[in-house]
Amino acid sequence: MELTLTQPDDWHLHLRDGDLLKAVVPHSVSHYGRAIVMPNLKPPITTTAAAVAYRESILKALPASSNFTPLMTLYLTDTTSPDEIKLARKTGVVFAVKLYPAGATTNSQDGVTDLFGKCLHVLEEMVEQNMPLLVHGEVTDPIVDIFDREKVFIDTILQPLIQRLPQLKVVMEHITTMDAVKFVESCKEATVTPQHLVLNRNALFQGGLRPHNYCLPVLKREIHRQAVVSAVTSGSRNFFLGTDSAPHERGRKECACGCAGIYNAPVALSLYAKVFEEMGALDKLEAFTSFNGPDFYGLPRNTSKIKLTKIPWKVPEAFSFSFGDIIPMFAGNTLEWQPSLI
Ligand SMILES: NC(=O)N[C@@H](CC(=O)O)C(=O)O
Ligand SMILES: [Zn+2]
Ligand SMILES: [Zn+2]
Repeated sequence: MELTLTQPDDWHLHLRDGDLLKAVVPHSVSHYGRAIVMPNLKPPITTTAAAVAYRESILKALPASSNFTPLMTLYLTDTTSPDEIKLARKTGVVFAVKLYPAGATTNSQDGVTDLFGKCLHVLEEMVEQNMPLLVHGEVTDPIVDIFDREKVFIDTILQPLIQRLPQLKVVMEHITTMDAVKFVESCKEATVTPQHLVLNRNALFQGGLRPHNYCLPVLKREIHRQAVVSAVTSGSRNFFLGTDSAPHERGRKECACGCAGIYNAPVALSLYAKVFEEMGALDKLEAFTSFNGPDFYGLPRNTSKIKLTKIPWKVPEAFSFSFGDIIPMFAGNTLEWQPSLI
């Protein structure tokens, strides 16, 4: 069996920098035409000038024949100015601004401490410039149970935000709960990762602690997974592909306090296809992978194609580099649906 799709884009991707960038970029480039590149480097990409420089270093790291287009983002802080948004829009290389609540996830320590208190003027300017806000939607209050952090974020931050600025374009990134599905269906957009479609929280503890299944927002109960699967396979245009592929060197995952992030770039398309196939919804796959994202961002759909062939293939146990190993999601497992660019 074979499927031909318009080439997909990845609307949520961590490419990192330096050696890690060089190591992982070929995996994304071999499947996707464009990607929204996350700005949570150390130090974070908080200015247009930094985004332009980061874009140059990504372009330099691309394989020679690649047409891959990185779409850059700015990391919102308490001190981001409305002028920075104007500048970002003017240069044409910045496509969104990313909200990390301070302390919510990997490299979020410089993120926002008080969205309504510190960022309202910037958000108003984003409405003016039609600049989307991409949201890591979890509260950081340690008193809130980690499995409830997405729902509490919707109730206490997102709902008030859209009431105050209904025209602001908002993408709720990597959604994990039925609460997020309801919110998105009522008014906004979301990206969905492969892990939140195929795994529930049992995968964190299967036979022992599984650091390579640990990401944020953390995997949830099966009923939530099912709600997210139903939403994306329903054909709704509010949901689009965003892998959240987030590589960390093996030692930073397999240790006493392991980093959050799943490296899924090599397996994501196979897993999305599996989910749509299992739901009898392969006819809806292409809109999710290749149409809804560019339509939301006001960009043309890709013109080249990708082929997905239903033959078993084995995911490598590890990818090894001079600086160490990166362990992919489902390392050593056999998957079906093998992607190849036409
Ligand atoms: N998803 C993750 O668990 N980690 C991401 C950050 C993020 O997207 O929250 C990372 O940069 O490693
Ligand atoms: Zn995130
Ligand atoms: Zn991410």
